[in-house]
This record gives sequence, structure tokens and C-alpha cells, in this order.
Amino acid sequence: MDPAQPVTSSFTKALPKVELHAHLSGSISRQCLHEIWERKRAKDPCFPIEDPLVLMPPRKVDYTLQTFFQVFSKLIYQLCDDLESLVYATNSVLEDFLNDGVRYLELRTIPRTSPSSKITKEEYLNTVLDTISAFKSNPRNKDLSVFLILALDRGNTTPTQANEIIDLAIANKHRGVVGVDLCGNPTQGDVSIYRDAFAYAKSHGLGLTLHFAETPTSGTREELQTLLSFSPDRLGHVIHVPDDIKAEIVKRGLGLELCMSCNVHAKLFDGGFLDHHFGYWRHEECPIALCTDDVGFFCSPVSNEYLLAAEHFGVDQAGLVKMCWKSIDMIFGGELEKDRLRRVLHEFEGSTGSLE
Ligand SMILES: CNc1ncnc2c1ncn2[C@@H]1O[C@H](COP(=O)(O)O)[C@@H](O)[C@H]1O
Repeated sequence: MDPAQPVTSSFTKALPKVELHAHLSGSISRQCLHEIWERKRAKDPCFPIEDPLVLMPPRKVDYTLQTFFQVFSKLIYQLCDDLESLVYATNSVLEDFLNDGVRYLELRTIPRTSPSSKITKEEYLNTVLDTISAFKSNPRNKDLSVFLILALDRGNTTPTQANEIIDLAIANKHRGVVGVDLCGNPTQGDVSIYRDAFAYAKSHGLGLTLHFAETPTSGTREELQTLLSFSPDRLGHVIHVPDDIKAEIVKRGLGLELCMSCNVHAKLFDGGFLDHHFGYWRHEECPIALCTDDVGFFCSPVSNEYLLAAEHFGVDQAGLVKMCWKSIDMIFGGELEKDRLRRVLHEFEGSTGSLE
């Protein structure tokens, strides 16, 4: 590898990447949503939802928190409210990550009933897991390992429901559920009510990742101290963090899932790419995985997130590869997967001359 060579999109696409922070429903491409819509429309000409390509025009990425969460309830969940559409969408998401050069994926999703209550949480989860399993068994997809994280929707999940989701996660560990997450609208809910649920998850060997300091209101010292008291393994977003809490994160060496395009386009802080806190965290010891969050909204695949790190922060080829080496330590998928990824990255390092 020659650090003097510029970082190109073919380099970041070929770079063997891990994607650790991707919400299933937010990762569905507009084209895929459109195809699901067409199928529904063919079956029922009165299907009341407008074409996703009209509701989410091709280059639109400026989804702020005011509009963002509504798109799930008013569009995506209405389209993926039956098992056939869920399978179609999940396959499409997996293929998109594979085609972007992702070699290890931890997809996350909130087990949910469909708006029309045609699906139970168990059916939802079984369908996603069956789809992942069928995808993995196809030799064409052998380069991508896929695992699942179950998420709790803060503000919309009672402690009892949280425990039920953790029960589902524990019961499906053998099928590839590796962790749990706390997500949802960061302006809602009291995170302290999930203490017991997360302790229960950890006691069964599940990894714990938390959406952390996404907005100033969810970045209060009280909330962040509560979240850190759950002993998370990784943190997502990590935007509005006071200095003493930053120091604690560094002391613990927590893995950071940073989502540049999401944070900039959703205006989760004032400023552009150059002001993104990747610029701060990249100089700390914590491992970083650049992630997409919701590529269906922000239209920046993982390879582009690595390209942005090069363009805006001057990270060279060697720097990006080093980040990928460190990000392997963050995965919840176990030592065999870590070994596999190290082999893949090693091979990549040996072959990069041909990419330049
Ligand atoms: C700004 N980024 C974000 N912050 C917080 N929560 C987010 C999110 N992006 C997505 N979600 C959460 O994930 C769900 C969609 O995926 P699943 O239906 O579970 O697969 C959304 O409803 C939201 O609760």
C-alpha cells in the first residue's frame, strides 16, 4: 500500500468493511420500497399510500428529526406490513451491503407488530432471521457474514415489553442474534427504565450498544451517566458529549459507531462534514466503525463514509485500513468471525497495489 496514492471510491469499495450500525427499515433503498409499493398496488389498486419515489424523491437526504421518524410510521412500516414484503426488503438490504464491499454486517431492528397487526413480533423476527439464514446459505453471498441486534424503541417500550424483547434475543442467540440496542426518537422517553432489561441481556452474553448523545436533549450529563452505568460495549452517534464523559469513554475504550452523513444531513449538530466529531474521536484510542445508520434516507453507503473520512479529514489509505483493523475488535460476532475478518483484511493489504 502506498499512502501517497489518493483514496478513491474503488479503494473504499474494495476495503473489507464492517457495518455495525444499520437499522433494517431505514436501510431499504427507495427503489426497493417502490417495487414493494408496485406489488401492493397491483394487488390492490386502492392501496392508499403514494409512490415512495414521489414521497422520497431521489436526491432528497435532508431528513431532520422532525420529519425522519414519521417516514417510518407513515410510509416504510405501511409498505413492509406483510411477511412477503419484509423478506423482499431484507434481501434487498443484504444485497446492497454485500455489493458495497461490506464483509461483516450487524443489522439491527426493533421486533414489531405490523400496523395492521397481521404480524406478531415473533413472526417478524423469525422472518428476518429466516431470510438472513437463506441469504447466507447461498454460495454467491459467502463473503458477507450477517448477525442481528434487537433494538428497544425508547419512549415506546415499557420495561415489560423490553424484557420480552430481551427474551426473544436470548432465545435466538443460536440463530445469530448477538446484541441489543436502545434507539428511537432521542427527544422521548426515560432511559433509566431499561436498566434491568439490559442487565438481563448482558447476563446472557449479549453485546450492548446504545444510541448515545444524539441530540442536546439526549446528551444531558444525567442521561449519559445512566447509559454508561449500563456498561455498554459500544456507543452509537456520540455527538453531544461533555468533556468528562468523553474522558470516561476513552478510559473504557468503548467502540464508537459514527454515522457522518446521517448526522450532517439530519442536522444533529450545527455544521458540516468538517465539523463532524469524527475529527475529534479519530485521535483517541477508541476503535471506530464508520456506519450508515439509515442508508435508505441518507444515501451514503459505507464505502462512501470511508471516502468522506478521506476527503474531509485527510485520512489516507493506510489510515483507513488501520481503522478497519481496529473496528474488527468491536464486533459482537465472536472470535472466529474476528479471525475471518483479519484474514480478509490481510489479503486485502496484500492486493491493494492492483486497485490503485
Ligand atoms: C438518527 N438515527 C436514529 N436514531 C434513533 N433511532 C433510529 C435512528 N434511525 C433509525 N432508528 C430507529 O430504527 C427504526 C427503524 O428500523 P427498524 O424498523 O427497527 O428496522 C426507527 O423506527 C427508529 O426507531
